[in-house]
Amino acid sequence: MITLSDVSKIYNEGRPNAVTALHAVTLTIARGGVTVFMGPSGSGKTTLLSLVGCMARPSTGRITLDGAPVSGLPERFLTDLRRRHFGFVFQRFNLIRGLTVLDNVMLPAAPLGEDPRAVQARALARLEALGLGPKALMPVEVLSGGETQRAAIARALVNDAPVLIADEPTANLDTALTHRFLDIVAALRDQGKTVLLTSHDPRIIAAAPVSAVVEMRDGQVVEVRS
Ligand SMILES: Nc1ncnc2c1ncn2[C@@H]1O[C@H](COP(=O)(O)OP(=O)(O)OP(=O)(O)O)[C@@H](O)[C@H]1O
Repeated sequence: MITLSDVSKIYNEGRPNAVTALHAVTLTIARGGVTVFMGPSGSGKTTLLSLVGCMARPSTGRITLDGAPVSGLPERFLTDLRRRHFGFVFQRFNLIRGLTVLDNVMLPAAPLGEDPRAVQARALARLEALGLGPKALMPVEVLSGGETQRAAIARALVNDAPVLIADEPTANLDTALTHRFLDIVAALRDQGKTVLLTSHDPRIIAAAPVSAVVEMRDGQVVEVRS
């Protein structure tokens, strides 16, 4: 279980351009489920997921992961937790130009010291599952927008982390690929993984594998449906 208690996040705190992105959010996220965060642009969805994924710390409040507080951990523990516990699909994908698709997908495994052949086999399996097998050895800059997004999803899945966090993962995908993504999400849920998504996409919000929908507005959670 992931819990947030009274979590606030203020960017540029104490400066004239301070922004309160999250305001006293208290929320429990079940493990082994698929939770979608929805809400208008700027309502704090990305900020909330970046705090849960240990990419940033809350300004105030407490976050726990399976009962253990994470918000106050020193940076080196946070980094390790982030690598082992979370796979990320960023809104801007953040693939590295000049590297092949396969090398990009293998990248998050590099700091973990695993046998590169095992990592490569897993990376190729993820790419195949997302229809990108034939592009594995191409540089990422030749991919289309939708293909880039799928490569980013494959990269997020490569470490077999227990939690997948994806920010608007289907924004550029057509219906067939959105269904393929949802099949992957359903398979991850069946494996007991936790999936956290932000989405404006009604196809995602209404999809069968989704177990909870959290609606946000102005940095607050206004409704949780499960
Ligand atoms: N690094 C930052 N520095 C300053 N302000 C930020 C930063 N990141 C986000 N914000 C602000 O915090 C608020 C919440 O942003 P956030 O990206 O969490 O919203 P969102 O709901 O994910 O939006 P979108 O749907 O457009 O991605 C916004 O007002 C945004 O401008």
